[in-house]
Amino acid sequence: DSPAARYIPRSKILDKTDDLLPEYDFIIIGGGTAGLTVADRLTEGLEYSVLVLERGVFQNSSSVTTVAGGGQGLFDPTLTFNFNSVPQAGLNNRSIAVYGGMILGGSSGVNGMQVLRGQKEDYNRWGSYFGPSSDWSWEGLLPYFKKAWNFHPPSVELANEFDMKYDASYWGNTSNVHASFPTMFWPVLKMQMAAFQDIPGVDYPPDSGSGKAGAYWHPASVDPGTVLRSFARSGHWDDINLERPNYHTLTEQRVLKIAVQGNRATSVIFVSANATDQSQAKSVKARKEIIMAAGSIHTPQILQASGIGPKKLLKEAGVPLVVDAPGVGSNFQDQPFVVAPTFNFTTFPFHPDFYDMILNQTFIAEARAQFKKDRTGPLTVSSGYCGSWLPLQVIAPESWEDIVERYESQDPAAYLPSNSDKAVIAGYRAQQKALAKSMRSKNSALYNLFLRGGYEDGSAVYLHPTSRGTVQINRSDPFFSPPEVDYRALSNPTDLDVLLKFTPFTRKYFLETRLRTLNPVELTPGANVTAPADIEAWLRSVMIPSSFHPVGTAAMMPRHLGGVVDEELLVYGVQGLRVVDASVIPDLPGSYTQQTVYAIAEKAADLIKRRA
Ligand SMILES: Cc1cc2nc3c(=O)[nH]c(=O)nc-3n(C[C@H](O)[C@H](O)[C@H](O)COP(=O)(O)OP(=O)(O)OC[C@H]3O[C@@H](n4cnc5c(N)ncnc54)[C@H](O)[C@@H]3O)c2cc1C
Repeated sequence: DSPAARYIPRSKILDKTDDLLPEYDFIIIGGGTAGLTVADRLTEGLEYSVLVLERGVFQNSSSVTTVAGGGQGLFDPTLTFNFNSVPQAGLNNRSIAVYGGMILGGSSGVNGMQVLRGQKEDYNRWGSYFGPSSDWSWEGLLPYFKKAWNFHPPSVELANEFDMKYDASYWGNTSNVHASFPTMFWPVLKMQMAAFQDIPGVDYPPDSGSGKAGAYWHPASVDPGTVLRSFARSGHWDDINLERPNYHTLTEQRVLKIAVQGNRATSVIFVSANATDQSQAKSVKARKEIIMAAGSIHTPQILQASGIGPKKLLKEAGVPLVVDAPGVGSNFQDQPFVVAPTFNFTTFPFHPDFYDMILNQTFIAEARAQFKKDRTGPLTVSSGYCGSWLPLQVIAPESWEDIVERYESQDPAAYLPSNSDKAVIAGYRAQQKALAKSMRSKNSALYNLFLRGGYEDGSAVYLHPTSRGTVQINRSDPFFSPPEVDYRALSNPTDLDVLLKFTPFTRKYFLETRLRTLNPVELTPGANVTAPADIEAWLRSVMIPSSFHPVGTAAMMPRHLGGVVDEELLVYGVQGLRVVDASVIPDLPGSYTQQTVYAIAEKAADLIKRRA
């Protein structure tokens, strides 16, 4: 029943909007991590016609593909969006850069390439919001983690040299998105990883994908054959598109809104990416479904601009109401970083190290020559491969119970925005209960120290913040202005309770383990900063409330809990509209987000096909 599949011209990217068909079975808004994964799976059988509309460009430059150092596209404004958050009251009124990928491939094309999975409890917690029979669980997602990634173990020599544990049974080997290891590591990492043994309660799980907290090595999203970034475009779009006449991609187009007729999402309205008004707006129809995959910052913007969002906000912005969906743009979370001290090892016999790749011109020249010769050596190393992901019990052995009790006894409305809808408050109450349980667990990581392998080190990330922010359309310009992003950083006092423990714990790791033989000297905030009030003042002046892992703005939760999508990721109150991207994640996993987003997209593709 899809005649389009027979006569779509064989083209990779449509050059002009005139080449569009009037209708497609599925239209995917955003050709990013999730969007391209779903598009690949929906087009592989050739029975459905699919259009991907992407705001960014198609680009295959070295800033996208280069592995060395990880994430070189980070500084390339042609590949990313970048605007300021609203000033953060909890952070001395600093505005924070809101930042993400805006190219074909989305954030997977600019990210730091670290491939990490959350703990079992994270995924079970998501299902718990729907009840015990939900298949959103560790067991339910494991097949999709396997489907999403093609795992290449480290070489035997590297694994032996660095005492790396891994277990390939947690991984798959069919995906075109690759997870692999470099051909060398910085030598100091062996001692840094072993030093966690000197801290009571730190486990070394069998694999980074085993769903357990602890200290471990993990792969990066790199194709070991080419030693280039492996991402949604290379894995789910390059090459395949030529063979699939049912698959159209249109880049450099900004989607403004979705048109809803009756209660069915029928078409997508878009303009050229450089347009500043709607005079040239075009429309394309979806026969079966529209799939939102514009990421956690822009999916809520497009939904709200389409009239699907909080009633009061839409009224203030002059957008006609289609569905009162108070959860759209609420429940916004990201993982704060710059939250613990950094150190300099003043005795450092381990060369080469991470900083040789930045400071030592002779070493850099040799590394380049080696890479040119056989694609091995330091240039195969991306941003990070190891560290610890630790529970509150390990971070705060004396006080974790008090912290959790204080959190649990909070009035759930007390630290949400003052005008929060009762469903959003009820949803937070459910999260508060579930998160408190995870905070008590030895297998749920709140603290992450990722190791770079240099004479200076100490990059901590707070994995489960309890504060909740908002993403809202600009009331005077819903379509063309960036949305108003408010992290509401440190608005919930539990975050400070937890973060105040990060500093003493990080000091313990550097100063009271075998690492002390390297004579570490604290760089920031400085050894004299010890009183909680001083640590707090330091955190407020330096903390960044984002590690570029935004989630939660179109949460998968029951509707009475402020959810925006159901367990099939279908938007409540509208037919034919789904969200498949990081915005559906109800609360953050105890890891970074890309691996989870790919798994969600793989699962979503099956859910969509089952209904189509
Ligand atoms: C700099 C950076 C570093 C990161 N490092 C890591 C890491 O090392 N490890 C890890 O696990 N995770 C990392 N992440 C996070 C991870 O990459 C993301 O969680 C994940 O890629 C998000 O996928 P997504 O599909 O939700 O959104 P995206 O992949 O961002 O896709 C959204 C797409 O929608 C497009 N779009 C937006 N608005 C519109 C519109 N109006 N019309 C049309 N298209 C639109 C965007 O251009 C984009 O291509 C990082 C992210 C960034 C930005």
